[in-house]
Amino acid sequence: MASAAHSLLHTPEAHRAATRSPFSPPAPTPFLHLRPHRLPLRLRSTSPTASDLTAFPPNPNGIFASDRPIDVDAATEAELRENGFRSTRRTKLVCTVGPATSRPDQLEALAVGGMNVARLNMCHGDREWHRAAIRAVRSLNEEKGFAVAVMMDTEGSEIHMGDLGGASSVKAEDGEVWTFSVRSFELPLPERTINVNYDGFAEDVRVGDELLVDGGMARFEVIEKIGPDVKCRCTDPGLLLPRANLTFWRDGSIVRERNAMLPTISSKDWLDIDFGIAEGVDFIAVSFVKSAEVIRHLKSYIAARSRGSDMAVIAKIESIDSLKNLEEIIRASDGAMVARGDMGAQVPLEQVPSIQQKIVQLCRQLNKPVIVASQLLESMIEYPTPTRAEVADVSEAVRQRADALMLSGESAMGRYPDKALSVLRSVSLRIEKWWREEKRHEALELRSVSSSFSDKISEEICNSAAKMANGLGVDAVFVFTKTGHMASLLSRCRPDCPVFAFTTSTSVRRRLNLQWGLIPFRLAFSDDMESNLNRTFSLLKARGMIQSGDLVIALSDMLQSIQVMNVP
Ligand SMILES: Nc1ncnc2c1ncn2[C@@H]1O[C@H](COP(=O)(O)OP(=O)(O)O)[C@@H](O)[C@H]1O
Ligand SMILES: C=C(OP(=O)(O)O)C(=O)O
Ligand SMILES: [K+]
Ligand SMILES: [Mg+2]
Repeated sequence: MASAAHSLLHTPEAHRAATRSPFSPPAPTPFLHLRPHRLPLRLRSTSPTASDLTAFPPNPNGIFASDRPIDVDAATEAELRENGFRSTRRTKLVCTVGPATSRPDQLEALAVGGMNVARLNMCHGDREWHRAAIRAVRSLNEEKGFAVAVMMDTEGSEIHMGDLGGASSVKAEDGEVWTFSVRSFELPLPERTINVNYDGFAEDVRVGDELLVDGGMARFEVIEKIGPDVKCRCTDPGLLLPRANLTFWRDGSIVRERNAMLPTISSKDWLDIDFGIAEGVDFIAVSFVKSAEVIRHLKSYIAARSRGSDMAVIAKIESIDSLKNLEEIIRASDGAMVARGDMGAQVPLEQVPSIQQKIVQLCRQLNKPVIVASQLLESMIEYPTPTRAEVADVSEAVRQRADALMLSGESAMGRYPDKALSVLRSVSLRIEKWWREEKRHEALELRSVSSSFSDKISEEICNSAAKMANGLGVDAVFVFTKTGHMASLLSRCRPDCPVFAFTTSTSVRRRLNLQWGLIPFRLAFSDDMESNLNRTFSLLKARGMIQSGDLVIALSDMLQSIQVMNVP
C-alpha cells in the first residue's frame, strides 16, 4: 500500500498531519523535580464553564451516522492517505479530559492528534461539567467525522483526603504535626488539618503506624489519637494535593482493616454510573476493583438498564486485592487498565513494571483490551518535552503491545496536552515500526479463548488469517463483524498489517477504537460477502484509501470465511 502515500489529499487534517514536525529529542530539563502521582493544579485557572462547552451545538440538520454509506474516523483517514496502510499507528491513545482540554477547540485538537478515547475522571468536576464534556465529544464526532469513544472512570471508595478547602495544594514540612480527622469542619479548615473520607480511620490506625500520602509524596508517623483526630508528625516533607490517596503501613506492610470492606462502587459511584448510562458512554472504568463479583454485578446492572447497549466495563487494576484475583477479574471484564498511580501506592514501586507486563500479557491471552495508565509523560504537565526515561517507559508499553496508552494530568490539566499526545503518537509509531522490522513474526502461543465450537472456528480463522497476513505481506485484513468479536480475535494476534473492521453499529465501532491495530468503520452490509467486498472496495477507492492491486485478506463472521484477493 506504499503507493497510497501518493494520494495525499489536501484536507486540513492531511495538511496538519503532513506539517506536524516529527518528535525530536527533548531539550534538557533545567532540574530534576518531584514526580508524584499527582501534581498540584497550579498551571491554569481557565477552567471552562458548561456554557463554553456547549458552544459546539449539535448540528440540527447534521448528517447522522446512518445517513452515510460508510463512516471512518477523519484522523485515521488522513493518516492512511499520508502514510499508507502498513505504517498506521496500532497502539490506541486515551486522553483524560480536564480543565485544560474540555473546550470544543481543545477536544478537536486532541482528536486531530489521534485521541481514540476521551476519559472523564469522576473524582473531579461535577456531573454538569462532565455532561457538557461528553456532549462536546459527541458533537465533534457527528460534525467533524471523528469516532472518539467516551470512558467514564468512577471515583471508588478507597481512603482519601478531602479537597483542602479549595487550596490547590499545601506543603507539609519535616517535623510538623498535622491532624488527620474524620470530623467535618467549617471552612476555612484549621491550619495543618486534613479531612479524611473514611469513618473508621481513627479506629483502625495505631500509634507508630506510617501514613503515606499518594504512595509517598509525603509521609507521616502517627503519634497520638484523640477521638476522631489522629495527630501525625511529618517524616518526609511533600506536597499534599486535593483528594490524595492515603494508605497506612505497619511493620512494612500496608494495613487493610475494615477499609478492605469498603464497597468498590460507592453510592456516589452508582449515581455516576446511572449518569453514564443516561449519557450513553462507551466504557465504564471501575476504580479499585477487588473481585470479579463486582464486575459481574455492574454488567448485569447495565444490561438491565440500557437494553441493546454495548457499554463495556473496564476493571482498573490498582490494589493488592485486584492482584490476588487478577485472572478472574479480567475474565469477567471487557478490558483492564494498569492503573499504576494507585498501584504504586499499594505495592513497592519496583514491583510495578513486572505487574504491568503480567497484566498486559494476561489480557492478550484472554482477549481483553488493556490500557497502560499514569505518569507515562508526567513531566510534560510542566515541560514541553518528555524525559528520556518517560520515552523509554512509553516505548516499553508499546513493545509489550498493550492496546492503549493513557494520559492523565498531562492532558487534563497540563500545559502541553497536544504535545504530550504527539509524543505518545510518534513514540508508538517508531517502536511499532522497529518491532515490525526487527522482530518479525515473534511467536506467542495464544491459548484458546472460545467457549463454543462455532467460536473455536472463528478463533482458528483469525489465527490463520493473521499468520497468512504476515507470511504474504498483505496490505490489510478486512473483517466484516456484527458484534466486533472477530475483529478483537484478529487484534489479539497483533498482525503486521492493520485490520479494517467493518461493523453495522456505531457503538461497536466506537468500542473497537480501544483495541490494538483495529481501524473501525461503520457500514451497512449483508450476508453476501461478494457484494460486501465489491461495495467496500468501491467506497474506499472513491475516498482514496485503497487502490487497485492492493492485497487484502477478507474475513466475515457471518460465513466464517477467509479470502485472499487483490483489490480489483
Ligand atoms: N474533570 C476535572 N475537573 C477538574 N480537574 C480535573 C478533572 N479531571 C482531572 N483533573 C485534574 O487533573 C489531574 C490528573 O487527573 P487524574 O490522573 O485523572 O486524577 P487523579 O490525580 O485524581 O488520579 C487531577 O488530579 C486533577 O487535578
Ligand atoms: C488511573 C488511575 O486512577 P485515578 O487516576 O482515577 O486515580 C491510577 O491510579 O493510576
Ligand atoms: K477515578
Ligand atoms: Mg487510581
